[in-house]
Amino acid sequence: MTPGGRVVIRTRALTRVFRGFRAVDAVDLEVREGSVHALVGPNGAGKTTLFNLLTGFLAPTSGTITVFDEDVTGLPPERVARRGVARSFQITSLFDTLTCREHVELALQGHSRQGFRFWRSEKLLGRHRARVDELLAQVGLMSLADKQAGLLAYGQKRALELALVLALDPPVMLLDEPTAGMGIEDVDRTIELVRRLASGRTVVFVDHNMHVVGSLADRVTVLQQGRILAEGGYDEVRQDERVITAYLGEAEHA
Ligand SMILES: Nc1ncnc2c1ncn2[C@@H]1O[C@H](COP(=O)(O)OP(=O)(O)OP(=O)(O)O)[C@@H](O)[C@H]1O
Repeated sequence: MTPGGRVVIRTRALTRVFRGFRAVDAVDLEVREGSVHALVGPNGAGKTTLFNLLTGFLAPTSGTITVFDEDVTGLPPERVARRGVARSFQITSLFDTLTCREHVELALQGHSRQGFRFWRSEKLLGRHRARVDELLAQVGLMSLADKQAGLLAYGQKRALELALVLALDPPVMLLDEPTAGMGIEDVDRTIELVRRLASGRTVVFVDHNMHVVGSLADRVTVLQQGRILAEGGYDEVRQDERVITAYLGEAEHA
């Protein structure tokens, strides 16, 4: 689908300064409804900082962020999430001794505002069962539903993270390096998975793997030194001289 929809996330002159250093510098970003939008750029370009700003994990030094035309600048993550923007959990937030099923139960309960007062009754746990099964099946973990997260392979843990963000059923899903550290098979499986999950949603993701970006993104924003260097379709930005130079520069310094 070529997204021509309304703007879901808009930033204006978004800036974050760390002790005088402008990690994100006057960024005007527009993410369109229904798009899969990649944020790329060399190391230190400001991708993670921008991602954290968009999800409320960091407050901007200046500039604004709107979600569906509502100002969310400076709101904490849970309030940004309530406006429909949810990010993927990190593996570090998985509990080794809880099973896949229990993780998804927790995410669903948190979302349905029962808070995390979990394990209150069997009845409560059972209530989400059908939805839990559906989510686990969606990410290919149904056969591992009762396995403890600590015993999962790396790619399976990343799939569980996706199930947790899906449990929130967010219209806008932000994925932080969904294929980081994966072998080629897991990468290809994750591409397929994200493609399916993106249907009917807007997805913003950060990834270093250009195969992933080229396979998934219908819009790419290239950052360099906190600023937008180029923006467009994958083929367009890939051939952009400034982008090539930025990446070559990185390779030379590697
Ligand atoms: N909390 C912080 N305090 C000080 N400087 C920071 C902080 N967070 C990020 N920076 C600096 O801001 C710049 C951008 O960092 P950021 O992590 O956003 O880049 P990135 O594009 O995500 O890089 P990478 O691809 O390596 O993850 C870097 O120079 C980094 O050192």
